[in-house]
Amino acid sequence: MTVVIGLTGGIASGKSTVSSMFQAKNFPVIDADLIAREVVEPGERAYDQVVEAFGKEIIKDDHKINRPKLGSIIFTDEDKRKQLNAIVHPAVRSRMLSIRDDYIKKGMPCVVLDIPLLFESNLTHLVDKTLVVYVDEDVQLSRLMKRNGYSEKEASDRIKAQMPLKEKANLADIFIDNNHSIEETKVQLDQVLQTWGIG
Ligand SMILES: CC(C)(COP(=O)(O)OP(=O)(O)OC[C@H]1O[C@@H](n2cnc3c(N)ncnc32)[C@H](O)[C@@H]1O)[C@@H](O)C(=O)NCCC(=O)NCCS
Ligand SMILES: Nc1ncnc2c1ncn2[C@@H]1O[C@H](COP(=O)(O)OP(=O)(O)OP(=O)(O)O)[C@@H](O)[C@H]1O
Repeated sequence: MTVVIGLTGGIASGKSTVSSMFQAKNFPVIDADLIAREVVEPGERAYDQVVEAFGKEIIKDDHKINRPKLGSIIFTDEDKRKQLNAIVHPAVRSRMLSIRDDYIKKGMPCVVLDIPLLFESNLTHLVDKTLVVYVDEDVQLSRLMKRNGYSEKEASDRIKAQMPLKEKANLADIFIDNNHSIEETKVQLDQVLQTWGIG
């Protein structure tokens, strides 16, 4: 029986850091952000729909989507963000489910769906357990600014586009406190997997 874990958190809260710990244990991780990049590559149906909705100004000379430009549009305008989500999310969901089901057919003990918007998009029915990677907002803001080189406003706009992390931690089956060292986070993950009887 495969246990499907929904891994989520906030932007820069440490999901990729924790998902690499799952991969180090040979548990496959299906990354929604990565798939969201794939489905808007030139030639994909969602690419055509995004270009139709947002116009040629969001396309680079190589015909790929200008991600920072589209980000600057949708992270400051909720209606435009909803318009983009309505195009991209169904394509992401269907590709994630097909990959998930392949792993289940192979009898994997555990598969992880890394979905930043797990709660915002009401996707908890796709998983058996939910795990949130939690950090305090000031830690989240500083790590995001440091990692991406965003201004405080750019980082804050992106954090505000998601459900507050405290709310997600309350909704989750379990949360990991990632405010401290990566080693401490790893110890917590080992404890979570032991609690769930996995690995
Ligand atoms: C607007 C886009 C092109 C900006 O690309 P860029 O490379 O600059 O940012 P990236 O994709 O790495 O996202 C940055 C962070 O914002 C989060 N995020 C992305 N889209 C959204 C959204 N619609 N709502 C809330 N958070 C989002 C991501 O989870 C990530 O934590 C891109 O974020 C996008 O296509 N978003 C729509 C698809 C989506 O919702 N993806 C999130 C999970 S499925
Ligand atoms: N415990 C930690 N201590 C210090 N830095 C950390 C810790 N965990 C993560 N980081 C750093 O914080 C940044 C965000 O972490 P990570 O990329 O794992 O978050 P994420 O949730 O996957 O982000 P996104 O949603 O944007 O993909 C990275 O630069 C990462 O190296």
